[in-house]
Amino acid sequence: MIEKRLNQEALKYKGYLVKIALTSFISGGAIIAQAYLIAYIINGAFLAKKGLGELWPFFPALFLIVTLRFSLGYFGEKVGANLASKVTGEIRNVLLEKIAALGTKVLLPEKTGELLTLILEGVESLEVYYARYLPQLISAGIIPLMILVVVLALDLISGIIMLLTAPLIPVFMMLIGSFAEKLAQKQWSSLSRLSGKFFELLQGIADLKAFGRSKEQVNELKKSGLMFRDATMEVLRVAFLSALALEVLATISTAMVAVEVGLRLLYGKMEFLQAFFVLLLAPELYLPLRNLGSSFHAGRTAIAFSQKLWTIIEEKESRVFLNKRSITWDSPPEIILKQVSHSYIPGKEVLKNINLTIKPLEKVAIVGPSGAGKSTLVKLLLGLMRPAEGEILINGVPLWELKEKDWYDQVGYLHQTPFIFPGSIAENIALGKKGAKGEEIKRAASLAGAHQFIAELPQGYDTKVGEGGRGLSGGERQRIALARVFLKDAKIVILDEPTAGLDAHTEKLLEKAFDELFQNRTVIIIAHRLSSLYRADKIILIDRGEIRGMGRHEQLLAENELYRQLITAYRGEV
Ligand SMILES: Nc1ncnc2c1ncn2[C@@H]1O[C@H](COP(=O)(O)OP(=O)(O)OP(=O)(O)O)[C@@H](O)[C@H]1O
Repeated sequence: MIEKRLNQEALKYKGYLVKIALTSFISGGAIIAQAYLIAYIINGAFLAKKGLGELWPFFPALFLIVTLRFSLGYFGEKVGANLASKVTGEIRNVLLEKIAALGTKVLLPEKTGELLTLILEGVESLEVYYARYLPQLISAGIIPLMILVVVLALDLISGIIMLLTAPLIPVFMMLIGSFAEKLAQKQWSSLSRLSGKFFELLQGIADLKAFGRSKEQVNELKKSGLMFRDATMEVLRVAFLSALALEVLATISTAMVAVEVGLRLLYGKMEFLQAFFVLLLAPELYLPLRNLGSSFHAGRTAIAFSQKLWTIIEEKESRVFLNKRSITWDSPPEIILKQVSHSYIPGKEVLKNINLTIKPLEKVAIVGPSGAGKSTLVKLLLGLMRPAEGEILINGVPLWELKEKDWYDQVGYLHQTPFIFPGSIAENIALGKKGAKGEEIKRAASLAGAHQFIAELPQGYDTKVGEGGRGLSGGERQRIALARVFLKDAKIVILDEPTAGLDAHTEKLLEKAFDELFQNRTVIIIAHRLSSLYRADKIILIDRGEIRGMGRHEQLLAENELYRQLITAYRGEV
């Protein structure tokens, strides 16, 4: 089943497969011609007593054929390697696109380390399948058949022996196939467990150390390493044993032909030329089958390793956007949420019947206790997921009918733990706008209150930062991410305010930046600060997935007990 799927991928590159088949066909011809020429020269020189003058034209012909044969071998390998890099490149792209489309759905059940192993090792193992296993499978289907036809035509007895013994090799491979695949699957699961554990250890090293648990984790890692070693040894053992068995099978089969031909030659029942020709062809018949046997395990491993790959590639994605309508706005659109409900787990609603209108340029603050559903609401508004029920209308058009790109061109988003990728600070800010120039980047950084600290760094905007913003403080990361939002200059800005960890000075800088950001845009903000609540045109109070109050700060303060409690808590914190 998986094998069929793997071959379907290769069929997309029929040109390469045809080249491999043609190469095998010409190789088959060259093998037969080479065997015949050798047999003819030897027979001529020793039995037919032909002189050098008569035989010499056959030597350059033999040389040409041997050269052709080796060139074809090289060419075949090159075509196989090209096919492998094309198919695996395509599979890698499809997989990455799928993971991007599935988003959290795939990342939640899969641990990141395991996913990485799948993308790197899983796809890598397919290289062997396409570069070696598949070409050898094609050769093994063509060359032995060509030789068999020639031998059958020339000498029926030898032909019948070959016809009976040659299929033993593929039959043997098929017999151990499923067993080898099971072992390879075991090896794969222990490898992904090992890399998953390794990744977790790296990610959580600070916490593990602080809680004195790093040793335990290292021991766990060692255990996983040993399990992987054992699984690999088991695979290798079967691979070596079966390769040996195949060699023995091929040798015995060749010997059977040799003995039978030898006896007939001895009793004068066969011509030397014919006998020697058949004898030279016998090992050539088994050679492609033996080659297939040696790459057979690599092929089975690839099949086992790629199983998980296909489950991800074939997983149904629930795309949020239908990409039906192309829309541009000169001014921010009106956003309406109509009876929106959402649940992550069936039966457990985290948002219930939300009705809400956000007018163009309105500043809307969302507040509520922890776990109320604020982030869920923001994710729905962003179009990261589709609500289980209800509709989100953008200027009257359902959000999911829009083209995904059009929507994200209009929306700026800043959350609590923005992604900072390894690269320069300038590159990180430029994520907000394709092809942004130095001056624009600086202006955005100034608006975000980040210019000063960046300018003070030894390499300024060219300073390299590590993965996840290593080398930057929490406040600095926030301001770099905010600079991205300024650079994008989107009509709608969605913010999840940073909750903690910022000193008074950074807070002030961010406050000023937010003041600037609030101009001329629709702003939706998960507010954790009183100042954001004071500024909001409309505050939406959410508790346990329901709207429990809506209005300006003073109004809610006067009317709403839950809001008063929240504000008291905020004041305590501030
Ligand atoms: N991916 C998920 N799968 C299952 N349940 C989830 C998921 N994300 C959130 N929840 C649950 O949904 C509810 C609302 O979560 P949400 O993150 O929207 O709350 P919040 O108001 O933003 O909380 P906080 O202020 O603490 O960030 C919570 O009970 C949470 O446990």
